[in-house]
Amino acid sequence: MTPAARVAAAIEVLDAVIAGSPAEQALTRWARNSRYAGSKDRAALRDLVFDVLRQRRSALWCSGQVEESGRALMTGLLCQQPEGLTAFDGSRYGPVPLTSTETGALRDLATAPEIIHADLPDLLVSAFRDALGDDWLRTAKELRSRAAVHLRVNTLRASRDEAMSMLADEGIVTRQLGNVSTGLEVVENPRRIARSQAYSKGLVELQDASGQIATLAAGVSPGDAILDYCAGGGGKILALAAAAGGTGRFVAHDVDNARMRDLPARADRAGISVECVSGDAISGSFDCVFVDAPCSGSGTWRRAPEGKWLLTPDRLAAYPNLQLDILSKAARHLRPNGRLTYATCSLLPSENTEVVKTFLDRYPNFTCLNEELLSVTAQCDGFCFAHFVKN
Ligand SMILES: C[S@@+](CC[C@H](N)C(=O)[O-])C[C@H]1O[C@@H](n2cnc3c(N)ncnc32)[C@H](O)[C@@H]1O
Repeated sequence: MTPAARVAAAIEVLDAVIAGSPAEQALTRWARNSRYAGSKDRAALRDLVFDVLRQRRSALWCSGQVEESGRALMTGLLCQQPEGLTAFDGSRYGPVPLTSTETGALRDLATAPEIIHADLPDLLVSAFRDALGDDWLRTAKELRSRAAVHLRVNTLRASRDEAMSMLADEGIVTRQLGNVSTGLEVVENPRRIARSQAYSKGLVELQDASGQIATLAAGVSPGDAILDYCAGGGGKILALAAAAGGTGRFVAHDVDNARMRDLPARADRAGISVECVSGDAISGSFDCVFVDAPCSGSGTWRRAPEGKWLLTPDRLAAYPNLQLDILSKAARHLRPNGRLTYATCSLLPSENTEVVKTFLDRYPNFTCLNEELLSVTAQCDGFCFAHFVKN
């Protein structure tokens, strides 16, 4: 596909997203109907669509249009890039050329008000200001750019140097993450990872630095019984099991069994035995219970940018009660003197420190050992975790 044809495809996918389709579904549907597109085309299309979703508000502002459309958003994104608008060249599969009205409406982002640079809906501008003070705009701007690709080295399979060397043999260049002992940042050929030997043999897993920091900080030891109460795809339980040296009992639980679909294969690759359970089927008690709770996701909108546009005041207000309920249920599975971790990828105190405080008020037999908020940086997603001990 030509660059112009990719832009036309992105406009089509964005129109579907504006009409209410989740972006991943719209991309999959487009790929199914466009068999001529190769893997590079699909990847380039995905990048274009997600670039727009990270910068949805500023792209519309730059387009000068009032009403959102795929064409307005793509125009607003591309007009900020040198030669970006050359895609509107009238070629066979490209978008039709810009009209003089469209060209005349374009605006330079440098002249936009501060709020446009934040690329957040109004609801979140005030929440970010309240939560982050002077750091709110820097954080919001950081969430407008693509996230780095991070790997966690599975220390049960290899050292960090061995994993780097195996990846390099396949052309995947990495560098060590300074802030986490198991972490690598991929600097060349990230799209080769899923098919690489290092990945299929379980030497590395995709995991952001913040998730690695939180699991390493949980302080697990060999032989521990560990419960990951909101396991999802299982990234946390695999990291916790590796931190425990692979020996102990490792249980993954999720209210939605389907979320753990890929976990058995991931655990096999990693050389870790994980029990997957759902509903009330958790048996025994645990030295460590890890709660990676559902949340607004505000620390990870670089990776999942749709979330920031879909959040409503009602949904935001409902999270703390849900989080508290989950944390309380998870805590019942802890042994005396066991450690409980509460984690979210949210930056908002309502989902973090306020949940911790209410939990402690309700359960005086727990002590909070520490609470840490990781801010959004080039090297790290936003994440918050608190450790409790059961007295
Ligand atoms: C932030 S995600 C977990 C991500 C996962 N730990 C990982 O590392 O990939 C939150 C998970 O909590 C699950 N969840 C939601 N409500 C729950 C509940 N009441 N009990 C247990 N899990 C729940 C969701 O299905 C979702 O998989």
